[in-house]
Amino acid sequence: MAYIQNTDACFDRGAGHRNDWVKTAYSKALIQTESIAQTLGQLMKRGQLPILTLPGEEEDLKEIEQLPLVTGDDYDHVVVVGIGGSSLGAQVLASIGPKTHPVLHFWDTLDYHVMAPHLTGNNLARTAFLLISKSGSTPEILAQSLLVVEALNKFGGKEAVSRQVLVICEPGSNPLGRIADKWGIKRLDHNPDVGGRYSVFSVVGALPAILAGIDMRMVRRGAKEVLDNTFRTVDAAPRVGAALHHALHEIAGVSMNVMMPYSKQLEPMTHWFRQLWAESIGKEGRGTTPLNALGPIDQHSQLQLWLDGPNDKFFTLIINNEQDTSPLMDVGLASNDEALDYLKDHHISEVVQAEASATAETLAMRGKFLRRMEIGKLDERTLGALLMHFMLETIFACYLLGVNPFDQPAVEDGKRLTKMYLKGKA
Ligand SMILES: O=P(O)(O)OC[C@H]1O[C@H](O)[C@H](O)[C@@H](O)[C@@H]1O
Repeated sequence: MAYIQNTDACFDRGAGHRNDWVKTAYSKALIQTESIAQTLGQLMKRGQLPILTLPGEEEDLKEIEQLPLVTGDDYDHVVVVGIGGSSLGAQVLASIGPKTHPVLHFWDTLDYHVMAPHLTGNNLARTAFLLISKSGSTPEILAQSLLVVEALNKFGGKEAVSRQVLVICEPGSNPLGRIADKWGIKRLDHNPDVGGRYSVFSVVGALPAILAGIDMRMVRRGAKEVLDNTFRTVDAAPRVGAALHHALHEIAGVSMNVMMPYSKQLEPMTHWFRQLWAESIGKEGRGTTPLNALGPIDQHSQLQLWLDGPNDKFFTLIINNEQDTSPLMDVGLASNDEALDYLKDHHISEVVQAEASATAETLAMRGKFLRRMEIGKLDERTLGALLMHFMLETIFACYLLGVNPFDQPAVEDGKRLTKMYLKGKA
């Protein structure tokens, strides 16, 4: 497996803690994951869960790889216009992409000062735009798409619009699709059965990732290893994680789910996971709140509360054990100051790893609920494995709680009101 999960600290929290309660509740939840796995397996067999069959496919990748945007060298910049599930997964994959040309930009903001540099000036001729919206009706994306079409039309007419823009949305009629049809923009289909926040392995994540130089086959391979293992083994990591989280929520008052990688490259994953978890589990008055953090930065920000505040959190520390290529630290540069001796002859990654282990131990010593996820190398296979892990863990956790992991009914009200405000009818 591309990562190792260690949950020992949740079960052995020292004298004075109700370790046996945790163990009993956890074992019960873990047994329940068996019937959930069976249900998911049946849905997969009936082709009703493409998010879980995608990792085993390849044909769609071949099509993506043949797109002129991928094969050509026409652009210095590619702007990915999408929000939520139509952007966050791609950002996770692109974060480890080795390619620096074309430069990828993610417009998951409506701040005009972020967008303006791409819409005006000399860059426009060498900038492609990838407009992504599953529904094709998200107000933010439609507003941005209109700006893109306007800028390109001014610069090179319909020909520039159809050449420099690509749309990903559901097939059939929807507002973004209609813009594409009107301007002769190529449309790629977003599978209607793949929910946005679960779409990272589909074209939505794959196209930007391939532009960033990511090997999507390896991403899917890592994902498939986790997937297959989860259906084969009761104590597979995603099932253990979901059962443990559920048990802690039920009997130990855990109400927050903290993800803290010790790797800047994994920071986008905390944002991706925040949406995945929040929209999947927060329903009908139930759910736990995702909290994203980054090590070691948040040791100097949130750690005090975590150690000394309420014991209401489940911590996931993701530790990258890879050694970087930084030079060994030369403490002689600081006039042989003894206070720096502990840094002597270490790489910078060793400092980070030491801090991660120290945080894990400090949390455990205080009786906090903590798991460690250790990776040996942050590459495509590992990233695919982690993404699949957290997708499955989320799905299992939702079923354990009795909520539907795949819908998000409550947010629709806000979208409806936004449109009414803009029409002046609210
Ligand atoms: O891809 P789109 O249809 O534009 O949706 C983008 C986002 O919109 C909403 O906020 C949904 O709650 C999200 O789940 C979704 O990812």
